[in-house]
Amino acid sequence: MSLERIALARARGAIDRVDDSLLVLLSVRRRIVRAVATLKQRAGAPTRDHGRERQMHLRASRLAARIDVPLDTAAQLLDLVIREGCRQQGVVIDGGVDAGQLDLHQGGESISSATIHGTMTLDTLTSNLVPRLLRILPPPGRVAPMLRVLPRDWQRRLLETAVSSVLAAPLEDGSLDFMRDRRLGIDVRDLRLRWVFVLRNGKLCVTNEEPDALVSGSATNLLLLAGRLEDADTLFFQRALVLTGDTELGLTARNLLERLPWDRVPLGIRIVLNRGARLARAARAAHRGELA
Ligand SMILES: O=C(O)C(=O)C[C@]1(C(=O)O)C=C[C@@H](O)C=C1
Repeated sequence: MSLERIALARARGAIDRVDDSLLVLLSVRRRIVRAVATLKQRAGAPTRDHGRERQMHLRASRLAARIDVPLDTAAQLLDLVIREGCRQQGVVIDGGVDAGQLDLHQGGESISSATIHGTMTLDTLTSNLVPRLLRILPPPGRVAPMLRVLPRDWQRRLLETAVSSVLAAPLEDGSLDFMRDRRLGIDVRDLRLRWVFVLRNGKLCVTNEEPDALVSGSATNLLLLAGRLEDADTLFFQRALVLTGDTELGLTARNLLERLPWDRVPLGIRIVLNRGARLARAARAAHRGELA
């Protein structure tokens, strides 16, 4: 195959991933519209809101102008998604038929307006809403196509910066030296992402080489470990995390993580890891129906 053909196939693969992401985003949007529909019904707000639609078009046209998307294309895209948002709520724009009914029956759930306006207390309202809103978050497997759209080089740079600032203290005091020229991999199974780290010239870098040791687990479990909401022993014991390859290297890395002076990790990163881990754990529980 000629180089041009290979480049063409690659570029088409990239287009496919962008299109997958558009569909994943549409699915997220549909979930949010479902929640908005419930909230509007409870607040007694009308289903169709022309003011809001105008505002959305205005925002979209401003953004489109900045990022070099033709204005009419942006307007058509917005029309399409708003039409879908209306259809979900029983308002058919083109046919002019306003069924006036909310489509809240997805997944076998249904909320009657009697329950909404009558007996619902603030507590039951929030306890029903929280799992519903959490279920809006797509499960990691559905986020994967979006993440893969990020060029590999950006992922690498982002990771190297984040990991180097989390591990700044051991990098400085030499306790990370056991990683010198040793490759430790992290495999995020449900995101189908794998990164291999190596310590070279005093810096932690992402490499394409095969790992000497590999820790694999789901995005949520790895985040729980990184955010310190779960300890490594528990996760390995439950086989939520699995270590393969050079066990000594993996265990030394685990011990280092455990001894890491958490208060020397930049506050912003601690907050992001901790909140991210809590959110991922709550979303996982909501998807499994544990919070419903
Ligand atoms: O924001 C709302 O009120 C919605 O119902 C969502 C939405 C949309 O799809 O974006 C749909 C219908 C409204 O006319 C405006 C916006």
